[in-house]
Amino acid sequence: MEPIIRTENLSIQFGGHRAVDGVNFQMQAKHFKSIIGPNGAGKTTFFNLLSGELKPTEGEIFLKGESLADDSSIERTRKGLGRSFQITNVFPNLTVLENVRLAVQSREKVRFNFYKHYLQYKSITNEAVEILGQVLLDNKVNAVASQLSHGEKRKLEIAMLLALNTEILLLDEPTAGMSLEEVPAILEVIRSIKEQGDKTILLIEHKMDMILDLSDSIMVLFNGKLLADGTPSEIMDNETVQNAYLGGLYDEQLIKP
Ligand SMILES: Nc1ncnc2c1ncn2[C@@H]1O[C@H](COP(=O)(O)OP(=O)(O)OP(=O)(O)O)[C@@H](O)[C@H]1O
Repeated sequence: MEPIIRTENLSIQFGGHRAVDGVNFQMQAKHFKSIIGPNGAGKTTFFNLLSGELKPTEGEIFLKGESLADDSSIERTRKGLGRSFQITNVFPNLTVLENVRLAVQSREKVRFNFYKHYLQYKSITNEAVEILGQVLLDNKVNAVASQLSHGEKRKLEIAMLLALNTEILLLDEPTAGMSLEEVPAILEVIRSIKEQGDKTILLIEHKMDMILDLSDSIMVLFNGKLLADGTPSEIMDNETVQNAYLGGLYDEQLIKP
């Protein structure tokens, strides 16, 4: 079966440093893959290449067999490759609901016109409310975005990504900067998206327990290179991965030996 997304020799060079170096990767539709690797391994740069924020020095990305070389970030989103909004894309003075409604609206390209689009406007609101339920923000619908806790802001980012309704979701460290108490809620949100079964999800995370809980497969980046790609147990048992990365994690006590 044709992978939904694949890369061929994907590389980018910053000065003398190859941050992503000849990566050949592929994913089948509806698969859940996590990307791990030490700080500076190239994970976020790899996402930036997939989403179109960076152009590769070499190599290509194919979505359903079609090269994305000439497509901007917006075009890639339109074609089904969605990346979680950073909080900078959120309007801080609008409510949570208004932010998600705008994201749904941007997908639908509907401009609000009270008479003509009343029914459409209502259905957009209903969809936004439903998405907020899915990310466990239904109790914050009318809160102003800037007043949310860090964890709630990350949920809002996921809600805005879901509003775009892309087939592929790129989630870049959704638990970054969260307190330990906030992590289980995000895990639950991501698990519920996975369990709905219609999305292909690529997740960058450092929290190994979360990765092992969610992933169908794990790929390991190290110095920009794809070191390994396999099932969670294959990756955990992989000696090269142990030496290059997991050993360091044990030291940091991020996972239990
Ligand atoms: N725009 C840029 N210009 C120059 N160097 C860059 C740029 N973006 C990333 N790099 C370098 O590329 C390397 C990979 O960075 P990247 O942020 O992708 O790593 P990462 O695996 O996501 O790390 P972390 O886990 O800390 O987020 C780093 O050495 C970084 O300094």
